[in-house]
Amino acid sequence: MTLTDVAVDVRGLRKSYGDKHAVDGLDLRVRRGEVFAVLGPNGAGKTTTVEILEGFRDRDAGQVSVLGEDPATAGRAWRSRIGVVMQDSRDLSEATVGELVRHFAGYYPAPRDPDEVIEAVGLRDKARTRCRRLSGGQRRRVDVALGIIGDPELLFLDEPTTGFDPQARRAFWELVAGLRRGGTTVLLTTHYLDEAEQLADRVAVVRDGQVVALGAPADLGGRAARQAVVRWTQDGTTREVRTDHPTRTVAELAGLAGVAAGGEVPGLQVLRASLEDVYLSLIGADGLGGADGPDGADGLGGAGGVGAAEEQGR
Ligand SMILES: Nc1ncnc2c1ncn2[C@@H]1O[C@H](COP(=O)(O)OP(=O)(O)OP(=O)(O)O)[C@@H](O)[C@H]1O
Repeated sequence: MTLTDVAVDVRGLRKSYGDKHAVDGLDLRVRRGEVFAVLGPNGAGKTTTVEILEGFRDRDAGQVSVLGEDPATAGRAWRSRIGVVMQDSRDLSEATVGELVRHFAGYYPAPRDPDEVIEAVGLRDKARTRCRRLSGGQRRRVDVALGIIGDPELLFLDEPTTGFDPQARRAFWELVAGLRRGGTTVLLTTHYLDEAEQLADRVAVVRDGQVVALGAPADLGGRAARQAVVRWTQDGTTREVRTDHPTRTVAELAGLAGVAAGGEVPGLQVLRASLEDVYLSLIGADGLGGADGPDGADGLGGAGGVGAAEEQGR
């Protein structure tokens, strides 16, 4: 990765509040054009990190570069190149959606078309509604509209879909996918694993102010390489095999069941660790001792409730 490919570069970031080490030596690199998700439990240090990157909080130590500048000292020109959707909604006063979005457009040198932005966040029907009369989820969409009105190169989204109904979340995911296709870099924090899985090119899991895992959602914590569990029913009991070669196992079972002759393997399932299994083991919330354990991201414990699957019935 050359320097021009890097949108955000963070080395050894530290921030304490009193004796609480909220960010404790965090390293992060976001490539230009990618959607990068930061996942972590409450209090892991996500918002503190993101607000330092946005230039809204001071840091105690570490190097930070955002679009080639240090947010602690960067000026207005830099700020117009980033978009920010903070965790807490802004105070939206008496203005209508349309007035507010047009007003914010005036702060940027090359804003997007306000009507297009209102349409993109799904608020066309509400353009003439006063913001204070909107629902929580609709206000959040106004936040997103204000985050993208300046046509940013880099967009920060701190838990953007909290309070959205499922339909609004889907629409928002489409919006982010569209921004990505247009070349916008997106750094988002989320508690929703499906959101990270759906949107992110790469995911960083943060725990106690440090990155404990980094990778594409499908590979996180070695997920792609993990063993699968093949489960089926035989003689009225559930059988399970943990294997690197589930296809071979299924083929063998199929042979036994005489699939060629139209037989079926009763209750056949192939289970793999979900992103949630991996995530919970990484943050130590799976009861297995977490990332510090010898078998850190063991994970399959949660795959459909298989538990400690052992080779049986063979
Ligand atoms: N202004 C502050 N003063 C004192 N402590 C703070 C302040 N902001 C955050 N903290 C503490 O720092 C730690 C990290 O908080 P932060 O908000 O960065 O976490 P987070 O990962 O964003 O959590 P959440 O998912 O709940 O938003 C927490 O223990 C929090 O209580």
